[in-house]
Amino acid sequence: MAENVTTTPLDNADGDAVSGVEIQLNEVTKRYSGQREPAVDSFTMTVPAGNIVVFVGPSGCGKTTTMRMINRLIEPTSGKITIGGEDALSLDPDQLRRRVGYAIQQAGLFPHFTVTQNIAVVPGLLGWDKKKISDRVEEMMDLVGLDPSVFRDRFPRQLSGGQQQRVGVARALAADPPVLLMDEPFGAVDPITRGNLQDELLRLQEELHKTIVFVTHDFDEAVKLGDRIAVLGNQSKILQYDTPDAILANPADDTVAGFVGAGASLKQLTLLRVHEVEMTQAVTAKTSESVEEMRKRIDARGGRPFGLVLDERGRPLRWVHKRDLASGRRLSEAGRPVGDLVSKQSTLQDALEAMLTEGGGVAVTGGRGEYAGVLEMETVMNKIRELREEHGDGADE
Ligand SMILES: Nc1ncnc2c1ncn2[C@@H]1O[C@H](COP(=O)(O)OP(=O)(O)OP(=O)(O)O)[C@@H](O)[C@H]1O
Repeated sequence: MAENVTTTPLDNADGDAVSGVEIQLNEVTKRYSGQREPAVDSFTMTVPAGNIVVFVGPSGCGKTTTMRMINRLIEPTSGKITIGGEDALSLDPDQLRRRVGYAIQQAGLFPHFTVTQNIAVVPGLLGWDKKKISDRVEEMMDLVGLDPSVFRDRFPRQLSGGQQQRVGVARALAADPPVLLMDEPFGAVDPITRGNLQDELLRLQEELHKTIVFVTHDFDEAVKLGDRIAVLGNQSKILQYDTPDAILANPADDTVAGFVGAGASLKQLTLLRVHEVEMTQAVTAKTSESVEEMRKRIDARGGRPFGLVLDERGRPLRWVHKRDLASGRRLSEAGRPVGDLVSKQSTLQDALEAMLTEGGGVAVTGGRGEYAGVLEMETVMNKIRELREEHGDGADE
């Protein structure tokens, strides 16, 4: 077969697809010798092709053991694992290396190997020729944002933590495996670098569409990266396996709720936009109108004794209480200026923040800044409740 230097898939002989393949784990159990209880007990899960699935759970619950059984760094005691329909337990080590890349915390780089040598490890084991390996190494360094001319010959100790992690990801991707296992790959770097690495992984994934299993302790990281999140309990028991928004909206039980954390409702609010919920309409009047006119409208409505003064182009200017509407005043001076506004595109999280500064409902504007309605705190709360119920129905399927 002709040499295929940089294009993928590199494992043409087997006809692997460029993008990810489905992984199935069926009643997979791991019993470490000398342990009474299994570390992983009858774990069954399908990881959809091209998805990022994140395992979150407390220390020692079995995340790493479960993940490492996929590439057989740990041999399952019983059960079945398939990768793209093939039985992982009957693949030889070379075949597994081609199919499954592996990146770990603190990159796990070989300290006495240069960056090039580290990235070249799996291609080398697979017997690629020198030219193909060096081309691939350069390509991978570009992919993860490391300039080959600067970093090629450095040793891991000459790199920052973030750079080491990038090399770790490059190494995991070097043989273009359809599956990538990532065990707390960004666990050892500062929060800003971590955020950048997460963004880069998402960007890479848009291009590559691998099947990625990602282990973390950090629920926020799981929400950011996961197409699906598996919240695991002891012995890798699956407490919930769903999309981030479904888990946020409706944690399956108290343990999951504990993991989701106190900010769950707020996280949920970042997934929703103002235009997705109902607005109410305030009593309005323009600055050119009289206070009497405004008072009449407030009385006629018979609701809360508030109104919103709009400028001549219909943009929210001032909140007025009925008692601010003494005769002889002008509407442009009555009440207090509108503080925070939100647009229909704003997230409900933004809206809630605005409500907290406004001390109540927040005025919503359309594309040109014109008044569109008012979003009430009550509406936001109802929306969250509604979502929880919807997801509750879904979870029973
Ligand atoms: N080689 C081993 N021999 C015996 N027990 C082990 C071995 N490796 C792990 N265990 C035990 O199996 C359980 C699961 O460990 P595992 O490393 O999979 O958990 P984890 O969820 O990845 O933890 P962490 O988040 O702390 O890395 C733990 O109770 C651990 O002590």
